[in-house]
Amino acid sequence: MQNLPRHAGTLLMRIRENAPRVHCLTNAVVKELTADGLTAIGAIPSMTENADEMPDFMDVSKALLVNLGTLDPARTEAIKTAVSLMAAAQKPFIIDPVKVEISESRLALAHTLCAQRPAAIRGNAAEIAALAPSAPSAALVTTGADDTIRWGGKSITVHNGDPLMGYVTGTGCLSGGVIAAFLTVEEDRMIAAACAMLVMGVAAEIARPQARGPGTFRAALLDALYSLDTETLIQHGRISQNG
Ligand SMILES: Nc1ncnc2c1ncn2[C@@H]1O[C@H](COP(=O)(O)OP(=O)(O)O)[C@@H](O)[C@H]1O
Ligand SMILES: Cc1ncsc1CCOP(=O)(O)O
Ligand SMILES: [Mg+2]
Repeated sequence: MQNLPRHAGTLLMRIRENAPRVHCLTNAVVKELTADGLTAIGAIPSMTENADEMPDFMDVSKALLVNLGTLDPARTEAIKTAVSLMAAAQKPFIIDPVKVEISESRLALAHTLCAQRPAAIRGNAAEIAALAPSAPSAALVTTGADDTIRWGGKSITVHNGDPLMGYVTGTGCLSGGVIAAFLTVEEDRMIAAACAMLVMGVAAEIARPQARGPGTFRAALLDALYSLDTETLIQHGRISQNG
């Protein structure tokens, strides 16, 4: 795409206008940051993990985030129900396969979920490597110092971000939620994921000068997500593309 930062700004405005509901089945450590970050960009998060409530909540959700950290039997049940409902309704869901390279049961669940065709998978290099072969149609988002989105033989790398993100638990997990929100306003899953990562990375750079360390950075990141605009994305965005 010619002008990805400008497009990211347009999509961010669309999220603020539409206020899409994004359901998050995520790990216990990052629930608050994920809900706060989604709210800051203008989406409406819901977080219940009661499998019985999934039909009602999936009905009103435009996208679903599934994060496999701190997995327990109740959330596993909710995840299976929610993913089946979203797949049947042809609504997007994203998987964050936290530590699947360590846990055999998580890997098995992730493989089952991949068969239902997630729009995207977000993880670090080891997590993505473990799942890439079983999700051929998903946009693969590998985060780290740079974030690379791969899909259909093409790739986009977002160079924005700040090392302080690595000192706040859940910035990677939040990026999965932000991708889910962008999937509600952009049909091209690769562009949606790249714009979401650009928003996260530029927000981190705007937050950095306001922060004295991880604690104040966390608050400043939420402030930056809330106030980010197209001009700032154009000014700060650094991306490269292949294919
Ligand atoms: N050194 C860095 N420089 C810039 N951004 C970083 C750096 N390390 C991590 N990030 C960003 O922090 C977020 C968390 O990424 P990462 O640490 O890869 O996730 P996880 O917590 O799942 O392992 C990502 O959005 C990534 O872009
Ligand atoms: C996101 C995150 N970062 C450190 S622990 C944690 C939650 C993941 O939980 P688990 O250790 O069960 O994978
Ligand atoms: Mg980065």
